Amino acid sequence: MASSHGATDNEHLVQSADPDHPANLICSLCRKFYTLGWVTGTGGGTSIRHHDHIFIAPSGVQKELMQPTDMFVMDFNKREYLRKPTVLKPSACTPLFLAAFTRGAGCCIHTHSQWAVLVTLLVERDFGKDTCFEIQEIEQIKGIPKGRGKVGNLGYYDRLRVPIIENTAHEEDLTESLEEAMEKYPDTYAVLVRRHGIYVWGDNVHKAKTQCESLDYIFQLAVEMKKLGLPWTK
Ligand SMILES: CSCCC(=O)C(=O)COP(=O)(O)O
Ligand SMILES: [Zn+2]
Repeated sequence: MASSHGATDNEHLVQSADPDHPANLICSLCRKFYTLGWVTGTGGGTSIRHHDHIFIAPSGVQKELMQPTDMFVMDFNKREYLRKPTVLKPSACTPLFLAAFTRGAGCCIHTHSQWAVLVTLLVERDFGKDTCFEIQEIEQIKGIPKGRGKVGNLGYYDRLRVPIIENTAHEEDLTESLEEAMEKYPDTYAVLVRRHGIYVWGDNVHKAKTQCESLDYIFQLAVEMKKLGLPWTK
């Protein structure tokens, strides 16, 4: 059955009075992220896994104006859409979000933050080698977990490493190199995309959001440190 919105059935999957329902959360998070410059001009986005349901925003829309009924819902195991608003396409970031969910994430955030983009421009590409942003002895590093399956967060004297992959003409073509970076850096909860932005994931929405905030803070600081000629590592 089609609704006035142009959606197929299963509207009940995205309609709830609970502000913590994934369809409501994606909309409220993206409104917040818009004010931070993370999802402006339709770029960036957020996806949430709730049990075996993946909630995905539409592609090419103003992310701060989305409504819960705009959301796609995918069955994670079957990789089939349970809900597909007919007038919209699912986010081009979907295969990248799925890569994070396959590794146990409950939420994945993609931002086009200028701090993330600038950091990728300040780390030289070393052909034939992995490229990665590294920083240490910054208090906010404590906002980042040690790694999947490890207890607790990084300590002040630990080194934060965030791999950087090269951008591609189409978002979905980033999937292979994102997955490679996830394999090479099994402790990472984020991958930077040169000249594009960052993917950050977490065990749940709260962790993905606070990790993304910590990283953005660190990237801004790193850019300012570089301008002052201060080193990122000892
Ligand atoms: C100006 S946005 C270009 C596409 C992009 O990088 C992005 O993150 C948005 O993709 P979506 O399909 O979710 O709109
Ligand atoms: Zn993007």
